[in-house]
Amino acid sequence: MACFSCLFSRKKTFSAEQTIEIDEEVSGILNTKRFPYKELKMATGNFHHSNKIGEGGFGVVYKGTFRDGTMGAIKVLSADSKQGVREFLTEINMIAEIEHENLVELCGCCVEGNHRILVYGYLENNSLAQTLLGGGHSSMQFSWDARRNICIGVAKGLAFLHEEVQPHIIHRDIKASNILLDKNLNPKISDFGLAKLFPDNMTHISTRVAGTTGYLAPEYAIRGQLTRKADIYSFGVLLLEIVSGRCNTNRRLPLSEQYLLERAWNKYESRELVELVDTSMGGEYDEEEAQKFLKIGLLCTQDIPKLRPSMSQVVKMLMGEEAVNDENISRPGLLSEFTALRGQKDNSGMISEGTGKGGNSSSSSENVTTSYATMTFNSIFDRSN
Ligand SMILES: Nc1ncnc2c1ncn2[C@@H]1O[C@H](COP(=O)(O)OP(=O)(O)OP(=O)(O)O)[C@@H](O)[C@H]1O
Repeated sequence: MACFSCLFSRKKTFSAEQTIEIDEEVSGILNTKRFPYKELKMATGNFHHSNKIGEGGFGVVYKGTFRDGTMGAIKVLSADSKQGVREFLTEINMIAEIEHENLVELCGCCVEGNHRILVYGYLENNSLAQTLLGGGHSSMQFSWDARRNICIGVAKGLAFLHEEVQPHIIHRDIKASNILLDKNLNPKISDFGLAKLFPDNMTHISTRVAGTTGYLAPEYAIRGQLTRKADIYSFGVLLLEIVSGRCNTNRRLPLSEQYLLERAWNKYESRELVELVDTSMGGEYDEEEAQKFLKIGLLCTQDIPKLRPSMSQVVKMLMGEEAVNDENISRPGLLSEFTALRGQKDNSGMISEGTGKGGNSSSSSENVTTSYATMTFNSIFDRSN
């Protein structure tokens, strides 16, 4: 993998001569469609605010309509992502090769001068965060069948990234706003592979991760251990959200109900899990299956990473092809419990935890580790005050 700290220092504007050079470089490397900047400008009405459909950690997203009538989601990457052309294209090539029905399709990109823009297939029904969890702002209704389909689809997409793509991809940011829905409510995971377009030590990413703490596996947030099991934890939280129809954290609820995972664990222990199922379905759901999905969510969020199932196992359990061992679910990892350790934070902003101090520890079975999540520590706990 390229040395990002070197690459990201290469921010500059390009002369006409350099642009021609870049053009040649681009056509030599790129295996996906290349959009001229002019075309994207036209498709979005000069990036008009009325076409803005969202803004995330990577930049602003516009809806674009091309001359042939097709639509695209046009993601203008923020200044932080302006790495060198060759490196950028290497990553884009990798993302472009990944195709799966439950992953958002990358249609192409634009690399001209300082512009770094990605063009994705447009998804009509927005994200799960805005629809299912939108707090009543959306009029969309999600039946049990639709929810089952969404859970299984997301699980298949993630299993594909984890187990079939070589080298394996850890998404790092599985959450409701990264699950987009097409016109038939089929789910597609977005933003996979994008974390690699940004350097690991950038505050941008820290802020972004800190903003989604409810999905963060404790070992990732506290010790920076990023393995596939961290994604599986996030998926577990998402699963609970889909079945219960509520966000993982809701501070408007009474204290005992604010944290979904904590509540799910308590309900599991008192054998009242069914109380968590979204009442907006009016009782029209398969009670046994809904409880099974909640239990799978709890299996995925167990505190000890190695106890969490793999994503392919999760797919099988959701589809009823593998039994769910629901008698042996252990306690979930709850980030809130680490606040007790707050006083033991060292100068690097990390928790001292015996010999596990430092952000670069790696797991023996999973070989991907990063340190940036450790830097979210301050933000996480400052926010939780
Ligand atoms: N392919 C797409 N089709 C339709 N809408 C999209 C598409 N991609 C993104 N959007 C919209 O743009 C919004 C912002 O997307 P983006 O992935 O940049 O940020 P996010 O997921 O909200 O936050 P973060 O970057 O922190 O993950 C999404 O919530 C969605 O509403």
